[in-house]
Amino acid sequence: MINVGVLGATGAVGQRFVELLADHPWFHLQTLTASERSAGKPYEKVVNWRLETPFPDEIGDCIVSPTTVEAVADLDIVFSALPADIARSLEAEMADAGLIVCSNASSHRMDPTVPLLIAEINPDHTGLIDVQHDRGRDGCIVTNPNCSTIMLSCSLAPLLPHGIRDVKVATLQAISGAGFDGIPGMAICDNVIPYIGSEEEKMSEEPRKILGTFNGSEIEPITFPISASCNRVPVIDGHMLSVWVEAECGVEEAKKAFENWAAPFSGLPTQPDKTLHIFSQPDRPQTRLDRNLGDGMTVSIGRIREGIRYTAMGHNTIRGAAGSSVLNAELLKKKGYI
Ligand SMILES: NC(=O)C1=CN([C@@H]2O[C@H](COP(=O)(O)OP(=O)(O)OC[C@H]3O[C@@H](n4cnc5c(N)ncnc54)[C@H](OP(=O)(O)O)[C@@H]3O)[C@@H](O)[C@H]2O)C=CC1
Ligand SMILES: N[C@@H](CC(=O)OP(=O)(O)O)C(=O)O
Repeated sequence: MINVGVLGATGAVGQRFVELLADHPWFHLQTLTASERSAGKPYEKVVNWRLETPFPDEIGDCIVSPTTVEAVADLDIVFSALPADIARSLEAEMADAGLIVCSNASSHRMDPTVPLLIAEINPDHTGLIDVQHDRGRDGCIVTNPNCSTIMLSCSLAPLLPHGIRDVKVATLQAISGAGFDGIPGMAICDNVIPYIGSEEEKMSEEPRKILGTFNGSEIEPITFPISASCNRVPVIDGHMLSVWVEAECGVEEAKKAFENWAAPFSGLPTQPDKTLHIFSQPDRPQTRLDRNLGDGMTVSIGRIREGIRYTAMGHNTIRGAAGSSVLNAELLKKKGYI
């Protein structure tokens, strides 16, 4: 077994990590960390478990550690669900100390030596880990993209060979995306908030790297423009996107491209049978009905029509965060980095 820990284990993403790792076939969940407020106490006493799956009792009496390099020094992998400002220096120190850091925080995403990885979309970008090693780092940092960016990039991948010229996207994002203390009920009930700080910038920039080409030493980014408009809506989980793509193909060719696309590998424990599920019904995907497809790891696509226009939707704390990060770690194991 590979010994792993979760940094920020009490939060919205941290709890998803605990859920996914409590009974993982390859990874043994050994250490949970959080802030000084929680450190030194049993996990079950400090976590406000908000997931629908039952609390994993076997981890309940694990004493929460402070989030320090020393607390995780004996692990192989740490999964980070830390706030970005805390993650920046801590994740770098942990990677320098020899750990594999699979992070959800935005701090290192655009570092040219750090893979911005979606396992099924750009698995060859793991080659950047060798670049980190060549520069003297014993471990490595591998980051997840922003949650809305993951849904967008998965949906654009099948259209890439068809000459994408321009992308516009409008999002309807769940409350859980802002973390447990992110948005008060009084602000979001019966409301839509047409602003999510820095989200539109991340959606424009991150796909350039994800969908770019690894040339052996760096990523050559894609060049088409992506314009995003992001909204917070009163659903608990699931980010929906309306996407407009200008490409060199017509709508029928686009439909075939979506339907025929398949992940470049199969069989990893957290990998869904289908990375993309294509709906033909005119009123799908729907957030509540479809966010748990593939145990929350499938990105649903529907309403593919002239324009080219389509709807994409996925679970923001599973495919958009913890689940993708665990799958990334499984890919690293498959590729021999662990
Ligand atoms: N929610 C989502 O859908 C997504 C989130 N992300 C990213 O994942 C990260 C976590 O987000 P989320 O789970 O939503 O956030 P939450 O606010 O729900 O959780 C934050 C976690 O970090 C811990 N923490 C807070 N301050 C410190 C500190 N000073 N030192 C150590 N630990 C600390 C908290 O511990 P304590 O309980 O003790 O305060 C808690 O465990 C963020 O970087 C976010 O941007 C990425 C993609 C999607
Ligand atoms: N901002 C996203 C979630 C998130 O935390 O993204 P990032 O890790 O890029 O800051 C949302 O609110 O839905």
